[in-house]
Amino acid sequence: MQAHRAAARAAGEPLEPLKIGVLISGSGTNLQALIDRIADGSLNAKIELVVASRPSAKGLQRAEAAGIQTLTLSKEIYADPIAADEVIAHELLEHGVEYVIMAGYMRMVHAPLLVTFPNRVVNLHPALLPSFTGAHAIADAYERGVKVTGATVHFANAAYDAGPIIAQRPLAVEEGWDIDTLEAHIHEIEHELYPHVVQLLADGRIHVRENLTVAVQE
Ligand SMILES: Nc1nc2c(c(=O)[nH]1)N[C@@H](CN(C=O)c1ccc(C(=O)N[C@@H](CCC(=O)O)C(=O)O)cc1)CN2
Ligand SMILES: NCC(=O)N[C@@H]1O[C@H](COP(=O)([O-])[O-])[C@@H](O)[C@H]1O
Repeated sequence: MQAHRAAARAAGEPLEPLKIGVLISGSGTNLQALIDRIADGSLNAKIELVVASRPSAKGLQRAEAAGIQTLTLSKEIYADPIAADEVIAHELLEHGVEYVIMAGYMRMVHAPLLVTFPNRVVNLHPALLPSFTGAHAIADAYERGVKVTGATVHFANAAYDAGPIIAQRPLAVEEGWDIDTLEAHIHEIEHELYPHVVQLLADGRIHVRENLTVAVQE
């Protein structure tokens, strides 16, 4: 997929918008950043489907306001996580999705998604991996008293937060910040970093090497 886009770019051919599916569980501010960058013409992508792991995800309202189709899963379906991912993978394929963009999606993704979308499931993490993995990275970093933190975008593999790193942005933590201030600054860099990485994917500028590190042609 990336090679095809890289070749088209090199040949000076216009690139089709990258068709993405966005997986959420919460407020959806990163989804909103993608919506806004697409709307202002600075991101060559189309959000074909938003999948929410819970009906309470506020990001659903953002998707509906932008006229984007949504799929909402209840916690019952996750009792069988493989079956849940089979449903999600089927719907994403039905909608022509090329890349799966996780933005605050708080469920593990399994083989039905990882095999259907090899090196095409992407995740955003609010720390500089491999530091501070898990669902509570910001709180853990704050409590540790870190002086530098940041955000990471990586491909997902079968484990949490362990896939090939695509991009990172550092953030210097200032004296006197409370955890809410730290979180707000992390979100600020995420809202710039994630759309930037999706544009790199749209341009075919990302290549996963044999050793599972990532080459990025900025
Ligand atoms: N196969 C993968 N699935 C997911 C990945 C991944 O890297 N590989 N990333 C996560 C997102 N994530 C960090 O970026 C993350 C989300 C949740 C957890 C976690 O420990 N979850 C708890 C439940 C937490 C809750 O429901 O509040 C758990 O699974 O017990 C860790 C990391 C998305 N999926
Ligand atoms: N381990 C995964 C994780 O913590 N992801 C984090 O969830 C937030 C989602 O915010 P949003 O719903 O406002 O986009 C983001 O900060 C993202 O890095």
